[in-house]
Amino acid sequence: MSTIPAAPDGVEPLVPVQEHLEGILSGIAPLGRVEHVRLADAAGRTLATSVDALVDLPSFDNSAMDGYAVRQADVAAASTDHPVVLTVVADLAAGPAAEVAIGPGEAARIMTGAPIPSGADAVVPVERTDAGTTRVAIRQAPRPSQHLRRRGEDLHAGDRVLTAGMELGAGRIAAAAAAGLAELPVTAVPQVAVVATGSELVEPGAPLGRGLIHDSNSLLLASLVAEAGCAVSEVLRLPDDPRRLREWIGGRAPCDAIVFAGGVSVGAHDVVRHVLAEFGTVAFARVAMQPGKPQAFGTLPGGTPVFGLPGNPVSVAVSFEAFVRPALLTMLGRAQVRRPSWHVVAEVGWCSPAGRRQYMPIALGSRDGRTTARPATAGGAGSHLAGGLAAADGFAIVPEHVEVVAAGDLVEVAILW
Ligand SMILES: Nc1nc2c(c(=O)[nH]1)N[C@H]1C(S)=C(S)[C@@H](COP(=O)(O)OP(=O)(O)OC[C@H]3O[C@@H](n4cnc5c(N)ncnc54)[C@H](O)[C@@H]3O)O[C@H]1N2
Ligand code: MOO
Repeated sequence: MSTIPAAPDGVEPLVPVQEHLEGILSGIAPLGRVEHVRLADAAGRTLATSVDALVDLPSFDNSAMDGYAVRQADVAAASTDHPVVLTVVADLAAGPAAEVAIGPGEAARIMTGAPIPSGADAVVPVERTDAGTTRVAIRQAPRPSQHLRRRGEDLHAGDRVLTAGMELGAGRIAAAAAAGLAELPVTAVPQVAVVATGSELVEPGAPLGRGLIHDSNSLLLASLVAEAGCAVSEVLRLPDDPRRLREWIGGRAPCDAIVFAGGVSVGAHDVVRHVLAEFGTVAFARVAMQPGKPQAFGTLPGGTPVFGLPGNPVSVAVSFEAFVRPALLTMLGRAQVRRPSWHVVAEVGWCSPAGRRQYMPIALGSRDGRTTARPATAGGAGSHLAGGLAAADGFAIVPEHVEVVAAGDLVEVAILW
């Protein structure tokens, strides 16, 4: 991470978001441990090494329709007015099946997924027949190979099914099962400790005395860590007391990363800043973004990466998205650490600070068949508006050089929730 030189007036210059992220990622390595899990336990995990199909898919020629397997040449002249009548010599359902063959003038009744009998080269759907069981009238001439699903047309044994670094979702796990795999090599799950700091914090649901607030950041961060495919090793609330913070750091349980929320700004009681600074291995930056300007990142003795995020709840959500999530996905070994974004139409206009990348919580909508975005709260980008997160589907990301988003402009949005 680049160290931030003091500006002449004593205030450090702003670091571009990308530079701050690159500094973090240069200090983060994949955990590298590999586990093997059964497919049923693979959801949400990250594939450690690429895997190939063990069988052809489909593994045998089979029917795509309920109907009759026929020899196409036998019924090439069939029509509604001049049906061709064939003898039904077999009744084939999907499932274990003996070898069956049909000869000239013969058909087999066949269900979807059943193996095609040898000699057959097309399937006529039952709707195009009289549905006979001993003899069948075929009322439509099939195209050659009509409704046949050929062995290996989806995948051949040895073809790559999944590539290293993929997040394993429903479709990928299903593809692995279809390709003959029973388990997958996955990366170890990073264990992440979450620490919310602030003497004003009380348990959600606890009575509020003057000056006290319900701690929402712990839950926000714990949920975000889990959504990023990591495990929460510990969730803690600490008061603005340097001694308590030092004690926790000194005696903490082992983990792969620590995320602090609060106490990183310039206030007299911003203890995270003061205590982390004592190690000399944590850098403090003012990042060119709104919200999320004050940021801390570095390592604790032993090498554990530590993030200090600004305490305002929207700042926590934005900072996690911009910096912590990419770092955790790197630890997980993900090939893709950047969330996909889309451009949608701004439903209303709003302002953005000059020279800072704005992350505006937005609610999606639709107008004239197009997806739209508008600020999720009346207070706009206010970083303290935790209640507004409930209305947010994600963030609009407004570039540093843009100061006004006008209604009708296309804005980049990342959908998070
Ligand atoms: N003189 C300056 N003051 C501030 C600056 C600055 O540049 N100069 N930056 C402002 C910005 S921007 C931010 S963001 C905050 C960040 O401050 P901290 O990281 O030290 O955060 P706190 O002061 O601890 O808390 C900020 C705010 O968030 C509330 N909070 C904290 N923790 C939680 C929690 N777990 N759940 C819900 N809400 C929480 C806290 O009560 C404060 O209202 O500094 C500005 N000040
Ligand atoms: O930078 Mo603070 O995170 O604007 O609210």
